Amino acid sequence: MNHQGEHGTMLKVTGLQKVYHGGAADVEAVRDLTFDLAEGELVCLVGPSGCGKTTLLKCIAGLMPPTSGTVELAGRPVTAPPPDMAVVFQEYGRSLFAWMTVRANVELPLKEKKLTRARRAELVAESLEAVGLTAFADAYPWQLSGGMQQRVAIARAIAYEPQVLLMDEPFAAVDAQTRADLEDLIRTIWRRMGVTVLFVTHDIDEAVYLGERVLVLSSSPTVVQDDITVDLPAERDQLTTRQDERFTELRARVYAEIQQAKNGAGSTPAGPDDHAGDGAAQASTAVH
Ligand SMILES: Nc1ncnc2c1ncn2[C@@H]1O[C@H](COP(=O)(O)OP(=O)(O)OP(=O)(O)O)[C@@H](O)[C@H]1O
Repeated sequence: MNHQGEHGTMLKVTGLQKVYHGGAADVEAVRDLTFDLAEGELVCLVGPSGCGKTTLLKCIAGLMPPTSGTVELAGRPVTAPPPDMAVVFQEYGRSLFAWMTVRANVELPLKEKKLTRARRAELVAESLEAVGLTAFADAYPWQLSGGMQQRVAIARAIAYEPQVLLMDEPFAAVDAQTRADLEDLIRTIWRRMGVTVLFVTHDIDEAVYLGERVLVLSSSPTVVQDDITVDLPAERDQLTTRQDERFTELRARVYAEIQQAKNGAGSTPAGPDDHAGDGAAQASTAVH
């Protein structure tokens, strides 16, 4: 975390719009997104299905140019994949090379960096230790469970020592118990490394449990509908945090915002406390 933009801003998205051309009609996936992530923040992004979360992440990661607006990383405009950013995708099965050991998979991106072999080995060992996979360094991905494979993908991202870690629904394909373990792993790594994290999820509980802030996106064409500070203690655990009254309030508020977004109220951002305590949140907390 050597560089930072003005006022400690790590990631700055300004007026981002994305229109897809080429089909029968143009699709305005993202209309006007503006938000900042401070250095070292962990921010979750939720929104209705198809609201443009993946489109936004691709623009942030420099994989696709926005139609208008800008993305800045530590004060520098992003126009191509920045070397200081790592992305963890949902589909761990496709992101690891089956014919390479766990160690080789984690080491691969480090070969682009000018590091000594000894430093590379050190980073690989540290990150495998952080995700609890030291004993599996010489195994192949296909010998591991889905949750373990996703931990390899996380180890690969953190070994790279990124300034910003983007995660696109990384736990959507693992079982509930593994998911809870991986959520705790992300918070532990985040607190230990001080990395800036933008975590996309369709799961409202996960967003509130993990985040220091939750950004709620409207339906497409997308704007930021709400920006909610998660004022829960930094020490979180799956039992007590989820039973905390404040957790329930925040979850209800995010749920109500998403419902409003799905009902097409997206382009008129809601007031800050309009929906706290909405009992509808008890029904379901996944966004579909
Ligand atoms: N290459 C493309 N060409 C045309 N339209 C696209 C393209 N990619 C995405 N879209 C449209 O843009 C909108 C946003 O898609 P995107 O995949 O970014 O949403 P999402 O929030 O990630 O979806 P989900 O929650 O289902 O994963 C959708 O209406 C989608 O159909």
